[in-house]
Amino acid sequence: MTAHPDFLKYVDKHADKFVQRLADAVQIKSISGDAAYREETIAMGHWLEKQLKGLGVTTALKDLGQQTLQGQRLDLPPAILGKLGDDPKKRTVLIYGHYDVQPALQSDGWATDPFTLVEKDEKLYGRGSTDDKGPIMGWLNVLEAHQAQRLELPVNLRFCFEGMEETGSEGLEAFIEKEAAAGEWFNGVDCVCISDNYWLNTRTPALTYGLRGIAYFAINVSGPGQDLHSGLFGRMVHEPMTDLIKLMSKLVDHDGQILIPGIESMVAPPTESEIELYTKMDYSIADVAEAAGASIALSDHKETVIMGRMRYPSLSLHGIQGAFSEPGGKTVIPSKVAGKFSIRLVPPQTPENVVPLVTAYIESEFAKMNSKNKMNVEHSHGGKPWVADINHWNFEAARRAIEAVWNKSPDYTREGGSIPVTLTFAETLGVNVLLLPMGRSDDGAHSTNEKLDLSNFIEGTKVLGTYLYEVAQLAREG
Ligand SMILES: C[C@H](N)C(=O)N[C@@H](Cc1c[nH]cn1)C(=O)O
Ligand SMILES: [Zn+2]
Ligand SMILES: [Zn+2]
Repeated sequence: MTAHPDFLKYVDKHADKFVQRLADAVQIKSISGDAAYREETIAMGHWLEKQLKGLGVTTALKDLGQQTLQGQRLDLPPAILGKLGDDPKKRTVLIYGHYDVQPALQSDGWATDPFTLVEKDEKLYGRGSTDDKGPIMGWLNVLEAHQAQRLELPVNLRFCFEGMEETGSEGLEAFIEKEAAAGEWFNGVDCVCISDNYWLNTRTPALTYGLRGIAYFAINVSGPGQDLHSGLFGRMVHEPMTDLIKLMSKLVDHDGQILIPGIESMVAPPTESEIELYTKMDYSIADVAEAAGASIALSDHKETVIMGRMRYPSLSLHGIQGAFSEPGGKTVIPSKVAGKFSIRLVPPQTPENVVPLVTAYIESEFAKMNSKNKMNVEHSHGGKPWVADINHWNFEAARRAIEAVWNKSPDYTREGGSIPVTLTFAETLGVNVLLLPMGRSDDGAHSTNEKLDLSNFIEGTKVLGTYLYEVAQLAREG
């Protein structure tokens, strides 16, 4: 069943209005990882709930409890649940998205204010444009096109939007398990669709059937009672930063090999037929350069590079809290530093089997240093990897939708990023979960000048709507 032609026409005709809706969403600084923006993150949740209500969705704001962040006790942003349609003859699709974003400062290198959506050369620049406000607005656009023209939706819809995804989805897993057991909002869900990742390149739409998990860590090193003058104390005392840098340098090699014993060896080598899948992908080393903004791929071998993202674990060093990082030269010995890093996990790795290996290794390396500083390893958040069955009708519906809108077959990809709730939905509801990305590989999610191409927003909205029609059609086909 192709999408209703009036739905598709409405999307083209109202593109400007849809862009304005995205601009309104981007303007709200819903940075979940910064206590200073917690009120705005919660305000974003309320804004989104109001939008859904206006589009005929029955909604509820669900309290997820509290957290301690930057020394403050804070309310967690609410989960938003929604329900539209209860026709037993129709399939029920659950849509997930997150309304929080990563931090962004213009001084990080943005060409324009990150929280003002700017349209330039058919691209929409702004924090959250692709991750994940654009895709959420895409769903709202689908609802509006149907409501405004009194078109019947082909499926029942359920929504679950959260405001903590960028900092580990705190409180969400337990909440979903509780709601699923209560049998109200998630009752009768037949499949889940998540639009929160990206095409593999800038040309070919993708369908994603795997995600890496994540284990996030901080190595805390402290010693002096306060910051010290390096002229007065240099070479007299154990320096926390020196210990930390040494520890961090022992985690990963320059070629990406993880140096923590037992981590790499957990993963089975790829089979010949699996490597063939990567060979067939519409991907090249030039695509890495385009998305990364420089020719810095770890290898010239396409399969090696793509496997580095899709089927091997990776360890990235993110930053050092407490270190001097301003312009100019300050001759300080910082008294307390925290080195942040994370490991992206692939099956059979889980935070449960990886965290003890990481902790024991760092503790033993620190012991070898005979430092009088104090060190501890903190595991802040994590999520398991996920792989889905692409032969399911949920993937088939999305494939047909992509072919109808983009006139192209999708790439089937595994994503290097993490969306821990994916596995929670798959395991708790026992249904197939599909990742249907809207944006392209060069969107710069989490980075400066994040953007969503206008065509991805508008055609992407059509894909989301068409997918619902294809889900209905496949139900009829049995
Ligand atoms: C893929 C998704 N859009 C995303 O960016 N997820 C984040 C989740 C996360 C985990 N810890 C902090 N953020 C990611 O993969 O980094
Ligand atoms: Zn996201
Ligand atoms: Zn993100």
